[in-house]
Amino acid sequence: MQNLILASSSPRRKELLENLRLSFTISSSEVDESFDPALSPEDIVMDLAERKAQVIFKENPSSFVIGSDTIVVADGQVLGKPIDEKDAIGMLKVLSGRKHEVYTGVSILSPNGTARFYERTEVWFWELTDEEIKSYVQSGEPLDKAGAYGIQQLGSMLVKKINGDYFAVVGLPSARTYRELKRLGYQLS
Ligand SMILES: Cc1cn([C@H]2C[C@H](O)[C@@H](COP(=O)(O)OP(=O)(O)OP(=O)(O)O)O2)c(=O)[nH]c1=O
Repeated sequence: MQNLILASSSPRRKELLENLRLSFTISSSEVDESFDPALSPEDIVMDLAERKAQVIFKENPSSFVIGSDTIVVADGQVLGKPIDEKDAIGMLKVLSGRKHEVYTGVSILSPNGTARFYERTEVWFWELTDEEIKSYVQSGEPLDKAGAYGIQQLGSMLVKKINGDYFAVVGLPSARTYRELKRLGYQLS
């Protein structure tokens, strides 16, 4: 019996994997999420996704383990999760009225080999007033999310259009993940 483990504490990633009707368990551990800002965005998300998957794979070498990481990049500036409300306000001001990119890296480790890939999605925000930013931050939604917004919830009101994989913005490029699991020989029901 093949075992699938999602190496993540993100409720969004859990939901996206559940959509694929796969049975899996969740096991996440504290991974140091600091990164070298000189790295390219794709290297940052791939490196972090790999670190998250490695920790769990080391303990479960006969399982298929999925690690993932998401960052927002605006004009070369990397935005992770805000540290507090003030930081969230600053990030949303940067994103207001312009385009940014969301990078999500995925690392799948398994006894049959590995799959590593990332998705880059372009997102355009409406111009936001200070009042709109303040009230959105007060909703509490931005604090555990890269770039200080969640496209799938109240943050949907900030978004004008996107180009690329919507699900990668939410935290996991699910279709590609499904395909890579299949390629690695994971038995999909
Ligand atoms: C841009 C964006 C990010 N996010 C979330 C996805 C991720 O959960 C989070 C980015 O932080 P991550 O560090 O990628 O993930 P995490 O800390 O939540 O979970 P783990 O490391 O245990 O896997 O931001 C949204 O939910 N919606 C969005 O629109």
